[in-house]
Amino acid sequence: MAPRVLISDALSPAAVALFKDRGVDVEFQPALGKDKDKLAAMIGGFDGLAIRSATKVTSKILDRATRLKIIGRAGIGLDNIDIPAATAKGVIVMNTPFGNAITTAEHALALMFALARQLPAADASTQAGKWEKNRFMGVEITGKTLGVIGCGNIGSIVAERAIGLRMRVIAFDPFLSPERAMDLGVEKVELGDLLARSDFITLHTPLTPQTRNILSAENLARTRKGVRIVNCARGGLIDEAALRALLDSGHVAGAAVDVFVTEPAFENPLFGHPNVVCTPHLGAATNEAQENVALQVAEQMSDYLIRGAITNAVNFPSITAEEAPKLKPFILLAERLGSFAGQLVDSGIKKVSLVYEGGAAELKIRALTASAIAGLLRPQLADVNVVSAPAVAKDRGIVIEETTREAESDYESVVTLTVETQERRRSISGTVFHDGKPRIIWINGIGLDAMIAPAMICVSNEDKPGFVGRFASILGNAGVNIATFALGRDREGGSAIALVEVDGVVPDEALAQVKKLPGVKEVKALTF
Ligand SMILES: NC(=O)C1=CN([C@@H]2O[C@H](COP(=O)(O)OP(=O)(O)OC[C@H]3O[C@@H](n4cnc5c(N)ncnc54)[C@H](O)[C@@H]3O)[C@@H](O)[C@H]2O)C=CC1
Ligand SMILES: O=C(O)CCC(=O)C(=O)O
Repeated sequence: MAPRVLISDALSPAAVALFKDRGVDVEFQPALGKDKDKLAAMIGGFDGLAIRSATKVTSKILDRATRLKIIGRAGIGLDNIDIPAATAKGVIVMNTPFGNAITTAEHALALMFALARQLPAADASTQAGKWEKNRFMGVEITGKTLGVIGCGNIGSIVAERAIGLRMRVIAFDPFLSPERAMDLGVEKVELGDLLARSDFITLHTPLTPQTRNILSAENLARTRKGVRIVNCARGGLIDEAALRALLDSGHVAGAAVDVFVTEPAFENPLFGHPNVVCTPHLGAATNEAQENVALQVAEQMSDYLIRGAITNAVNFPSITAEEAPKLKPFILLAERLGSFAGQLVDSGIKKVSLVYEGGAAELKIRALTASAIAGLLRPQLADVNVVSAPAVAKDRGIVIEETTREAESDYESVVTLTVETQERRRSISGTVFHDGKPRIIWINGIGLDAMIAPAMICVSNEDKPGFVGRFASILGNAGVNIATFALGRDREGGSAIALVEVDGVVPDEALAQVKKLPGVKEVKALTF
């Protein structure tokens, strides 16, 4: 059955055509995001949800999203999605980080010009027949200092354009490297320096606990008199009441705002001030940007739903369409190793180590580790999947360690998973042969060669004569057919492992009898 995607915001219709072209069933309801009850009632029927900013993907919506696998944001900011809740539910969240960056940077610059020359007020006055030449005395931007807070995709486009306009650009961004600042031609400064020196300030950070109210009353008071401020990023970055007070006092000469603490903004403390220019979250609103982000999100979501490729996900590593088929058998191997170990452990897991050797070390190991952890936790937590597993493990205090190294054995690729509980440590290694099927090659250091089958029994015992015959007759008497039998031991008379593929379910009573056989240390029925 074709995957089904719901578009609940006003995406460009280009997305609908692309989804259809890729073989995805699509339902286009551009106003649905504003009706959370209707969205909650519908979401259960879809594998994918494509949105802009009007749809709020809350944990309540996610609770109803029983088959949802992916949320695609046609745009950049993800603050309308409860990402931890989506991750906990195993839903991939992706955005389109570049599609609207130029357009948004252009809007920030347009707002800067609008402030410098009071364009909206001058337009209104002129069209009202007033011809107020003396009222609208502006400022030149050439030679002025522009302070960029957040110099990522959009901030750096603004910076480059502003340098082209002969402005001096200074930037505050803790993650901006000195080399990148040099390449851009901006001076990297601390926030206090930026506030004190800027004639214009423009904000381009996401809204995070660190950036919320970055222009607080206190920080606004540190700006130079006559500063003009542009916010085309997110409303919560500025204390709106404090900004209004400084506009009223004349300390701030102007503010241009595209984004507000509460949106849609039908009222706001900034409204009505003569030196304030507002737009209704139009930063990304050009035909070009909307076409870009709609096509990009539809492409990314279809790629995932049809081919398993992951791009621009914020809660899972990227996997290209070329990597996906190579990764697939190793994802299965990692999941099976995790599941194998998860069915053996019977107390709290403290630590999980994954060692990737040879060819496996060249793959996307974060994706493999996530699969292994999902397999490991699933015997205890049925709902866990590759997206949610690392977060679930972290919540439970499980330490996860990953190591990559060159091949140390005859196998081209080996994945080894070691699980530590309070009581003991178990390790299991596997590989993938050319047939693409996962195999187990070592258990606790004991070599064997076993395919992973739907029903198996794993026995660890002392290597003593007579075990195999007695074991086989218990299964025979219980009516259980043995399909394959793999044996391994560390040394003659030492520790041995039997990994047996059986047809059908092994009765508990038969397992109990095996456990009582002389020299048997542990016996477990496993299902995959
Ligand atoms: N008005 C609109 O329609 C649009 C608004 N946006 C907003 O613009 C924001 C920025 O977008 P991009 O440039 O693409 O994101 P980005 O992730 O490329 O850049 C954000 C920058 O902020 C920096 N940053 C993070 N924490 C910081 C802090 N505490 N102090 C200073 N800098 C910090 C980061 O290091 C990064 O360089 C988005 O998060 C979104 O909220 C994006 C598109 C359209
Ligand atoms: O979709 C929109 O119009 C808003 C864009 C935006 O804010 C973003 O991409 O972060």
